Amino acid sequence: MLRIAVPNKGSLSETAQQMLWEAGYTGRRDPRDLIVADPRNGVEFFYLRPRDIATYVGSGALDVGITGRDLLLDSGSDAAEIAALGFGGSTFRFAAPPGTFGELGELQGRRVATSYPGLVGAFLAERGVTAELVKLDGAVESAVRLGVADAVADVVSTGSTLRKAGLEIFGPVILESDAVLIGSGSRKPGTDTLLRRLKGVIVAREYVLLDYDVPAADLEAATKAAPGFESPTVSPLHDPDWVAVRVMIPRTDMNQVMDDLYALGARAILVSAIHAARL
Ligand SMILES: Nc1ncnc2c1ncn2[C@@H]1O[C@H](COP(=O)(O)OP(=O)(O)OP(=O)(O)O)[C@@H](O)[C@H]1O
Ligand SMILES: O=P(O)(O)OC[C@H]1O[C@H](OP(=O)(O)OP(=O)(O)O)[C@H](O)[C@@H]1O
Ligand SMILES: [Mg+2]
Repeated sequence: MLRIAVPNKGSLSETAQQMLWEAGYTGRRDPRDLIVADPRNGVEFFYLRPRDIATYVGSGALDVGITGRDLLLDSGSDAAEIAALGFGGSTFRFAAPPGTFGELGELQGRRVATSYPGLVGAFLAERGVTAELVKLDGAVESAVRLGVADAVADVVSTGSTLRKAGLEIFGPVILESDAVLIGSGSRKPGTDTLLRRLKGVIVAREYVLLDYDVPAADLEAATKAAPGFESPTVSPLHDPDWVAVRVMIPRTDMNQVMDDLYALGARAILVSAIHAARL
C-alpha cells in the first residue's frame, strides 16, 4: 500500500481532499479520522498537519505527501518536490511599515518575525544578511506593532492581512509557493499512478473541450486561434466544404477563443467540461 500524507486542516486541506476524491480515491468521512485505508486503490491516507508532512515523508515513515512548497523548504527535511498540484498558490514576502526598509541588506542586524525560520534563514544567509529571526506560530503581522520585530516575513495571498496591519511589502520575492506532491528516496510503486491521476484532475479543472465547425478553407487560421493541447482532431462533415474540429483549450481562454473563432467564420462552437483525463 502506498502511504500518503494529506493536510488535515488549514488552507490546503479542503482542495487536497477534493482532488483526491475527484481522482477516484476514498477519503475520510469524518474530519476526526486520522488514518483511512483505501484498499481498492492500494493506498492508505494519513491526515496530518501540513507543516509536519515533509518531516514524515523525509524520514521515510510515509511514502508521499501533499503540502506547500514553502513548508517543504522550511522543514529542511530530505523530502523533495515531485510535482506542483495547481492550487494553494501564495507568495512569501518581507513586509514592514511603509518607508522603513528599501533593500534586503537593510535587514542586517534587525529583527524579523516569521513562522518559517528555516526558509527565511536560508534565504538571508544565501544573500549574506544576518538578522535576528523571531519565531512565531501565526498572526506574525502584529509583531511589528507590538514591538517584538522590525519586519515580518510571511505568506501573502490577497495582501489584505498586510494592509490591515499597516505593512507594506519590500525586498525580493522569497518564494512562489504552490501545493506540491512530495516524496523521498526512490519512487515507491504506486506513486506514478497517483501522480497521473492527480494530473488528470488538474487537466479536467484547467481545460475544456472545444468543438466547432469551420469552412475547410479557414481551418489553418482557426487552428492558429485555438492550437489545442497537442494537435486538433479534424473530422469530415457531410458538406465537403466544412470540417469539424475538436481541441482542448485552457478554461480561462474559452470566451476569447470562441469570439475569435466566430469572427473567423466558425459556427456551432460548443464547449464542454472534461470530467477526467490521462494525458
Ligand atoms: N491565504 C493563505 N494563508 C495561509 N496559507 C496559505 C494561503 N494560501 C495558500 N497557503 C498555503 O497553505 C500552506 C499553509 O497551510 P497551513 O495549514 O499550515 O496554514 P494555514 O492555512 O495558515 O492554517 P492555520 O494557520 O490555521 O494553521 C502554505 O503552503 C501556504 O503557502
Ligand atoms: O494575503 P492574505 O489573503 O491576507 O492571506 C495571508 C494571511 O493568511 C494567513 O494567515 P492565517 O489566516 O492562516 O492566520 P495565521 O497567521 O494565524 O496562520 C497567512 O499567514 C497570512 O497572514
Ligand atoms: Mg496560518
